[in-house]
Amino acid sequence: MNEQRAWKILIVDDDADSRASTAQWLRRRGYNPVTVADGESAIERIEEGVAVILTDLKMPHTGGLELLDVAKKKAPHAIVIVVSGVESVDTAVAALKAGADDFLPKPVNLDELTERIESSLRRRAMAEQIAQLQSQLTQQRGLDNMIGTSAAIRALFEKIRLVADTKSTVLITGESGTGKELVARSIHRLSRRAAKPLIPVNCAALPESLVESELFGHKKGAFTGATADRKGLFETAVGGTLFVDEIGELDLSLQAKLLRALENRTVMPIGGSQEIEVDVRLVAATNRELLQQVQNKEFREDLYFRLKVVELTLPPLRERKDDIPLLIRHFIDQISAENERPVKDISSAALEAMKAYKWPGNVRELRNTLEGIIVLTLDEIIEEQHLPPHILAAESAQAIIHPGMTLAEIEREAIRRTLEHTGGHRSKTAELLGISVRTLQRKLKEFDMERQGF
Ligand SMILES: Nc1ncnc2c1ncn2[C@@H]1O[C@H](COP(=O)(O)OP(=O)(O)OP(=O)(O)O)[C@@H](O)[C@H]1O
Repeated sequence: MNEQRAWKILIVDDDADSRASTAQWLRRRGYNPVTVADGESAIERIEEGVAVILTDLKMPHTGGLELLDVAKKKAPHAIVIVVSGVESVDTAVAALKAGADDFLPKPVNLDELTERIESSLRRRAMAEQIAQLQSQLTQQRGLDNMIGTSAAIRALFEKIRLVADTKSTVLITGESGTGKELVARSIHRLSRRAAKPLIPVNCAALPESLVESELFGHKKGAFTGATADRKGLFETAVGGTLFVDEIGELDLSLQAKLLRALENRTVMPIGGSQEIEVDVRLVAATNRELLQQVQNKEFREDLYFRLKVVELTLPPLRERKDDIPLLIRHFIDQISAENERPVKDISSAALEAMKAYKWPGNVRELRNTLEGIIVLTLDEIIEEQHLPPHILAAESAQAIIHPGMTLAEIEREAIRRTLEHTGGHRSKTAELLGISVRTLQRKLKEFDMERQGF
């Protein structure tokens, strides 16, 4: 407790004797007491790194409750212990409700006071530790179910937090399987709209003819088959968020209609005659180059600029390999639990192979690959032999060549691997490498490989 003993304690008491004796007592116990006679003077000193405020409740002018109020704002980490006589028990209760940490009746028993100070400090230290652990955990887990610790993904989490509670339309870009839908869900869940629905619509999954009526609704008789009025997804999402996935697939006439809906905050159902007001936040996603589509006149420029006010880009998994171990761990736990499989971990060799692979299908491919492995095994650890051949092949290709190698090293490695492959057969090796046996022998000598048993 030595560390705590140096802590500053602000004693606020209009009784000079009681002030002095409390201060002397605490000083003897190694604390650093500072005394003031009234609330105003206390407020002046409150930001001087005070650990504990010990205050009388009844004081002329600024009373203990007002001081508590200021302390909560200006020194939120300080512990506030209020002291009051029996006649003001009600006020003491009010102080505790207003956030005071503890209460002591007058006359103050100084042993009791020391004990309360120490236990409050211990509680505070514990709370701080817990908060720190929690923040470490959320940092690791990221947002919702989004996992990632790479600098790129942490920067993205930060942007999601910033943008979530605004009204802005958000455009999420990134290759397929990078987690765009998860980002849309996080934005919704962190927004004030969280209690209302998030309605996803995938423009690529619906036939073009249906997208319009899905989004904007239709009136009975608007077209063959429209046997009743039908609400569109915009209306269903009122108060919430509409997530338009693959927006690059939307045809030009619907892009115009969508832009109008965004600008006017109204929609017109097919066959309808009256605009309907819709308070909806739009989050759109695409894995296509929208700008390229704009240049090709496939996507409206005005809609593009309306959408990209806030653009969040998800980097491909191959550009944030630091996330791979954490994602693997997360998916192993998830998939093993879902399928009642014993898989608990991955060997470091298998992990290296997974990191070397390029993951063109990004996180989705990683998850699917792990699922394929986990459901087919009764082992506890995923080893290299469990991995599909294309992933192992990527590792061996990468093992031969990596940036920083000299040409000589690359040659040597190619010879070594080919010799291994042919079981040391020199003429076959030379043939595979496209060189003569004489050249191979010269190179073996040059690279000092003969002595090493090649
Ligand atoms: N950071 C992440 N943490 C955990 N799971 C993730 C993460 N990113 C993606 N996933 C998982 O990967 C899969 C694909 O993610 P999602 O559907 O969000 O990708 P997408 O970019 O919207 O793909 P598409 O463009 O094909 O629609 C989902 O199962 C999702 O849960």
